[in-house]
Amino acid sequence: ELENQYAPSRWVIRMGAEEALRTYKQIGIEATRKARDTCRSQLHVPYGDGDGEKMDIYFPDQASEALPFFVFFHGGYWQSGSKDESAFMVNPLTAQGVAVVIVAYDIAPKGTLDQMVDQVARSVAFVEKRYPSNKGIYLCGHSAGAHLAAMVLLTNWTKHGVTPNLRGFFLVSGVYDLQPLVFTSQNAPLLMTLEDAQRNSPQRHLEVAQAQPVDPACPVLVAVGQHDSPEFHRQSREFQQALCRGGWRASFEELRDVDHFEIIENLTQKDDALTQIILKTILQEF
Ligand SMILES: N[C@@H](CC(=O)c1ccccc1NC=O)C(=O)O
Repeated sequence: ELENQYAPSRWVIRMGAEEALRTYKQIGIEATRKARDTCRSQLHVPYGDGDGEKMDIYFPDQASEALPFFVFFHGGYWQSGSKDESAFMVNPLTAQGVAVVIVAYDIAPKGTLDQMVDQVARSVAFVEKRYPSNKGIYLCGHSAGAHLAAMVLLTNWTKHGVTPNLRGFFLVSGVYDLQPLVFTSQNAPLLMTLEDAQRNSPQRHLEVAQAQPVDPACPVLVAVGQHDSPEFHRQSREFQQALCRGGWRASFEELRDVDHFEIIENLTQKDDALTQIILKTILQEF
């Protein structure tokens, strides 16, 4: 039962599981090609010394560094996906004056959960240091990437030498308690122990530590697709509730008529519901 609940592609109803994964990858590759062809960009910018510590930065037409930055962590259960097929939202966001950063991190088996969590936090600190006049950094993650974004939300920035100007979070179809995954086949390349899973579970951090938000006005959207599995719904609801108890301005959104993959594929469209929520949040704060 856990195996089924944590296999997102099995919950897709518009096509078979394999085809859903193929389609998602294709749309990501095509959106990335289009973004690189049409936008001013800086590709493969190193944010650390590791080979895998690279980011792609896509800019709006106006030449300014005083921009809002939207930083995206891709999904793929910490073992698949890459920045080179994840630039879904670049065209609709840059068209509205938002810079978009797509972050690469070392997926398993090369990277461990602890390393990935550290890498994505460093990627955000890097954006802050490179663009100190930014008009806000907005973090978005999908699935495993939403988990990473949630870990960044709870980061203690002391050792990073900078407190990023985080102004909003969009956590899309994520998992926030990793314990159930230890018992599924998804854990084969990850080799997570129960202890690793606990240490890297934002749900647990919130329940035990009550990490206070740096800025209590910073909005956090926890979104899930209507056709995501019941376990994904439960995880999203419980995380949003824990955030609220911890003093965060967190809201929950179930997006209608979309599954685990469409929820991100549709970010290529400017009139998509989630694209509109993201733009409204960024442009009204900005
Ligand atoms: N093997 C997984 C693949 C998967 O979960 C996935 C694929 C692409 C982007 C995000 C995903 N899920 C979480 O990170 C599945 O059965 O759906």
